[in-house]
Amino acid sequence: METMLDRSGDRGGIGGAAIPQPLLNVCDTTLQYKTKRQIVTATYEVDFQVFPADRFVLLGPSGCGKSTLLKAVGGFLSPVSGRIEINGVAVDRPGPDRMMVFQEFDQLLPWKTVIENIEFPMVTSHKYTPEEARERAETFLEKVNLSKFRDAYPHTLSGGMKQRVAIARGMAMGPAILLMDEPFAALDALTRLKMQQELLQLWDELHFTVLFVTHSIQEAIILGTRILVLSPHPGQVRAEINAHEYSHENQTCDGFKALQQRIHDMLFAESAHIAGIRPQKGLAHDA
Ligand SMILES: Nc1ncnc2c1ncn2[C@@H]1O[C@H](COP(=O)(O)OP(=O)(O)OP(=O)(O)O)[C@@H](O)[C@H]1O
Repeated sequence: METMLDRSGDRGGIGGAAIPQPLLNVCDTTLQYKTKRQIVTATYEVDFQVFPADRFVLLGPSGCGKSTLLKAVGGFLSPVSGRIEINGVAVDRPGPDRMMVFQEFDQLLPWKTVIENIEFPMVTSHKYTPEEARERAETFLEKVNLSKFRDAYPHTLSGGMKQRVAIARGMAMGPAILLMDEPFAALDALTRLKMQQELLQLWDELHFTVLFVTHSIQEAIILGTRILVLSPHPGQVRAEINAHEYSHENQTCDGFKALQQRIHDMLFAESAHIAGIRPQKGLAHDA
């Protein structure tokens, strides 16, 4: 196991400064699946904190437990040890304070229009009145530039547009944290780039908190303010890295490339250690 732990993204506590309260506290969390045949340990004693307005990225090879961590934060899976808290309160079930956006395009209800899809969770959760829900749905539809498609049905939209509706639906709920599980992985390169830009633009406007899963090093650096690098299965924290200063605009600069290489080496050194010298499958070094 790697011994160096880069926590360069850690906050506060230096020189006696107060450490702010994390919005999300994942504390020594071990997550397992128990099947009839075996117990699969997905993550082992994973520890990280997400603060308000962080764009926090979970990065690691296929099978290291990124989606499982997101599910646990979403309240769909309980830790076998450790704890997960939102604003100091233990997570023990799903709730409207944590909205998920998945990779699958077909996460929208096909029998509802775009505007109805966005309204649906606001109304069914009783967090907003129908009038408030309609108003918020219109506002967020505007933000993702889809007002013209408010009465369209999902099957008439492109993949990127469906994804934007899903993001608008998540954001409109006013969650404490948006959970995004490789939301752009299935998109073509150009749409993916546009979606990344749109997410960053939205963030500039609203400063929401997002926990984002990816296995693309480049995407992690562009989208993340902080990146948690996980080791291969079972996922353990390999490093936590600050990526505040990087974006699409400076991805050709030396600092960006050096960070990309550093993360790459970190992950590939681990996989080489485990599987000879073959690169780890499922990890994109998309230079
Ligand atoms: N429902 C399940 N039952 C049993 N094992 C599971 C289940 N879901 C995931 N696993 C196992 O848990 C481990 C972590 O899976 P997870 O999907 O969280 O990884 P991941 O890092 O998100 O992978 P990917 O990048 O491929 O989506 C893997 O070994 C996987 O096989």
